[in-house]
Amino acid sequence: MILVFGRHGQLASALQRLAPETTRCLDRSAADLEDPAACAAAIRAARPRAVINAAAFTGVDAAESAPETAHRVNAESPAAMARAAAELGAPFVQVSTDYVFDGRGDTPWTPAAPTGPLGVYGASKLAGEAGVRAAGGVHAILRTSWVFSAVGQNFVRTMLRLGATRPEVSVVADQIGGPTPADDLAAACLRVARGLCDDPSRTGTYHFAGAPDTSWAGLAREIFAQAGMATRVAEIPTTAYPTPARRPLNSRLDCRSTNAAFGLPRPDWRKGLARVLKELGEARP
Ligand SMILES: NC(=O)C1=CN([C@@H]2O[C@H](COP(=O)(O)OP(=O)(O)OC[C@H]3O[C@@H](n4cnc5c(N)ncnc54)[C@H](OP(=O)(O)O)[C@@H]3O)[C@@H](O)[C@H]2O)C=CC1
Ligand SMILES: Cc1cn([C@H]2C[C@H](O)[C@@H](COP(=O)(O)OP(=O)(O)O[C@H]3O[C@@H](C)C(=O)[C@@H](O)[C@H]3O)O2)c(=O)[nH]c1=O
Repeated sequence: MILVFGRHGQLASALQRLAPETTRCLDRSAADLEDPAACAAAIRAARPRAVINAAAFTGVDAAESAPETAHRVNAESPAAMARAAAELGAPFVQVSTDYVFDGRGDTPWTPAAPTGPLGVYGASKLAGEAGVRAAGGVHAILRTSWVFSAVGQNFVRTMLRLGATRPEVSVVADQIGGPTPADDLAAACLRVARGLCDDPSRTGTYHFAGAPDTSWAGLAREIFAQAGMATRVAEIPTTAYPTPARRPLNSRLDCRSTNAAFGLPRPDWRKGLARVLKELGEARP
């Protein structure tokens, strides 16, 4: 059995849907990531074959005014969980983010590239990565970006909501990255977890993001096109859309080592978007 932290989020829901018989998802009432000791105890009690941490404090702007909670959830608990998994010899998959990078330049970030988070969320996720590595067990840190699905909070659902009531939406065009369908990410997490069970020497840091890279404005345009909506997208610079947390301009992730190690090519996010719109009943007939 693969133990999954998270139950109702985008990734956890997709894992549950993809592998209902081999995964056991823990919701907040079963394991609260504000309580690192309780999370470690949940692993010791379950004695899983592998662990995937799909739970996190993902409110990028909210984290700016809740740094302690973000740190406990995104750093302390993953570290405690990774130590418990290491004691059992169970591989641990920690999902991380493009927001660990500072966004300079336009070269895709390799897993070994220097980090430099711009906000509390990114810093807390980076501390979580360090805690997982320090636990010393078999693990993968899988960084992804711009995750979307038919459930939960994400940019696709936000655009569909805004586009339904406005003729035009203003969207930043100078932040570039790879939108990632949650179902493709779930499949990747499972493959990585099983791959680590087969060959623990694959322990390390990896990137997995949808292709091709685009801007948030480019993603918005494709959402409206595929949904058959007439909503226009006005391209704006990041400076014209102030938010509590700064976000990286360059979120491009170099995913080649993930394909080499686990046979996981970058998925086409436009196909994932079509699946999500179909599920939401928004697809063009
Ligand atoms: N969303 C994105 O665009 C990206 C996400 N990631 C990373 O991917 C992973 C999955 O993200 P995603 O599925 O999108 O996230 P969601 O925001 O959809 O879900 C987050 C999950 O974490 C759970 N959670 C939050 N706080 C706690 C807590 N204190 N105790 C227990 N559970 C908690 C939530 O539970 P509940 O349902 O009860 O609220 C929810 O199931 C995370 O590690 C995230 O950092 C990386 C890059 C991009
Ligand atoms: C709603 C909206 C957002 N934007 C901008 C703001 C921001 O720069 C960008 C993305 O907006 P959001 O706040 O929806 O996305 P955000 O919460 O920043 O998404 C991030 O979530 C975390 C969890 C991650 O790990 C990242 O990979 C990334 O997916 O789009 C517009 O320009 N116009 C709009 O109408």
